[in-house]
Amino acid sequence: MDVAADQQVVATQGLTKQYAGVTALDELSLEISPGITGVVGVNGAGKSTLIKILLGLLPATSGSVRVLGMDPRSSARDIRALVGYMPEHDCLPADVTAADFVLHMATMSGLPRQASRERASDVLRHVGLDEERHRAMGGYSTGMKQRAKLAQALVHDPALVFLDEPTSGLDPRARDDMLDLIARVHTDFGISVVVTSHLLGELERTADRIVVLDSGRLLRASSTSDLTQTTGTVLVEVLGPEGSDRLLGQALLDRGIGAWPVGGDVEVRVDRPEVLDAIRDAAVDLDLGLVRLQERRHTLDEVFLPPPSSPALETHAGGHP
Ligand SMILES: Nc1ncnc2c1ncn2[C@@H]1O[C@H](COP(=O)(O)OP(=O)(O)OP(=O)(O)O)[C@@H](O)[C@H]1O
Repeated sequence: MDVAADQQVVATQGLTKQYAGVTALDELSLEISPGITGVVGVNGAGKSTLIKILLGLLPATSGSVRVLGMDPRSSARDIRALVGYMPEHDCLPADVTAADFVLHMATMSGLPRQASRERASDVLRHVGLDEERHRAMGGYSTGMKQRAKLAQALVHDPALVFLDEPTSGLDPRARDDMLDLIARVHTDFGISVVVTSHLLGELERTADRIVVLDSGRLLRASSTSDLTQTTGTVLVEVLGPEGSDRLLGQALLDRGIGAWPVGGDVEVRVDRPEVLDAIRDAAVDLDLGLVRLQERRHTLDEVFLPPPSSPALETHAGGHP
């Protein structure tokens, strides 16, 4: 099924999920269009919880959800017929071959036997599992396991797939291969993709749009091209003891990243996608909460007046624009 270009594949309104003592999603309102959307956020940001609610595997505490226009509370079966899911954790039976497993998943989805065989064979070829498809999956490398998990998510020809951390545990080469594969899921099969990652910069090459979650809240949602404007800067607000902004700024300067203080926040030059990961890593290293990460736009004053100097953090790293 093709999704109309103007139909949202996912829409949530005020979505909240509370586990005992933990608010995993906090009034999350979000719209995801057809195409490839990256949902990024540090571990614990709420990505897996969001996917499980969208699939109807977990009930929300409050708020509303639509997937392909349907409500998972009343239409979980219909949604699962049209949606594929690649879980984060290893869930493959060790003593079964990928060929048998993917064929089984195709048959379970209701496809006739012959169509199941053809479709299983197509998707296994698509994910690059060739001869290995006839070996038991217990002996697979992490990369092969991820490919088998991806194949089973695609085998019933869904309109939309949720891929939860598909690059988890992969080395850089295998990660790039997986990201290329994910791009082709959309271009070759026309399937919309919602893919999560805990690395903010990782999906920049693959996703049309990026949604950033932080502590279950929406930090930002924008097209990838807006997010990665090479001359841009971001304003970072952190939560921590007095002077945390300066500590973060100094930590970024130490990593060769331009950073300077702006009224209690830190402004950071984003001249490469990895900078977003470095900000997150520096905040984690310093045990600071990341409250806000916002693209900085120049005010008219800044355009017409030279910026004020900030001696403490203006250094060799070329801090200020
Ligand atoms: N079953 C559960 N019971 C209690 N707390 C949970 C449960 N599942 C998740 N959480 C908590 O909810 C928050 C969000 O978890 P979630 O797994 O959705 O995040 P995530 O962004 O997918 O991170 P990760 O990639 O590490 O799974 C975390 O604080 C997590 O500890």
